[in-house]
Amino acid sequence: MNDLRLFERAQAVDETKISAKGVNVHYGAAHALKDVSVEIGDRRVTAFIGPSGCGKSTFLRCLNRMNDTIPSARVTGRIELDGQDIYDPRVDPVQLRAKVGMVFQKPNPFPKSIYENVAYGPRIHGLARSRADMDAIVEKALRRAALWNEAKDRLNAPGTGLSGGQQQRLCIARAVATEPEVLLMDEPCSALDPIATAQVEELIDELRQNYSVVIVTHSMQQAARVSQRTAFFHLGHLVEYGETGQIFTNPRDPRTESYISGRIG
Ligand SMILES: Nc1ncnc2c1ncn2[C@@H]1O[C@H](COP(=O)(O)OP(=O)(O)OP(=O)(O)O)[C@@H](O)[C@H]1O
Repeated sequence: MNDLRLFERAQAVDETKISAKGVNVHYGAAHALKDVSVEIGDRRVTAFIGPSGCGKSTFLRCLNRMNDTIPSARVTGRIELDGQDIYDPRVDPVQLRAKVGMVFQKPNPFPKSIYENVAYGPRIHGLARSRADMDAIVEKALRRAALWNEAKDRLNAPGTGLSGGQQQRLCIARAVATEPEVLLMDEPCSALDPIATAQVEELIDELRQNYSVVIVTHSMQQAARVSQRTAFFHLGHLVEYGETGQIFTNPRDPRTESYISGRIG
């Protein structure tokens, strides 16, 4: 690769994918997220950390308008994906969620076959013109989620019959099958054993070659292992955001320091 191409690639890595400005979330009268502004980079992993109830999941759900599904939630401020306001009334939340996919804490496969779990999204978004197209999409997604070898001989078996770690990888395959640009992961390893956790972490590292990944995690070790940027939340505020190494070794805010040294949380 010549110097110019390397330079272009370095620039691409630094691009902002999501930009949030002055985001507030209320649940009824409760003010859960307070004036959060952040720029999330493309092709990197961003970790959200902080004590229970500090607003990590609330903010994550703002990024693909999942809070729209909670009647008491009211979101204000501005969130842009590639410079486009995602809360613009002309934006279809279903289309948005195909671009900004989500993996939840508890693996939640549909009560359908492994194949159908992965094919569901591409089918509703009309991504396959033929059965052969769909077969190729399903295979590619299962390979990306590192599940193909374990699943290829049982594609018609129920997804719910897989082990917990396999189910979570199936949910990741389902999320990547629609070719999202951003993948939001809300504590994706909390129900997994250490081996399955290691597999999912390896996968996250691979996914960042193509996607912007945002992960909420309670494990500081996990944040340190998988992310390049870390955001620390406390009582609804985004207290500190920076390079993961800096946040863990040289935090600037005393609240971050207290949290990473185990004094709050
Ligand atoms: N659906 C909801 N309705 C009302 N209040 C909510 C709802 N979801 C979250 N909250 C409140 O908003 C605040 C932030 O919660 P959130 O789940 O975003 O925190 P979190 O940092 O992700 O916590 P945890 O680490 O425990 O998952 C909390 O006070 C919580 O009780």
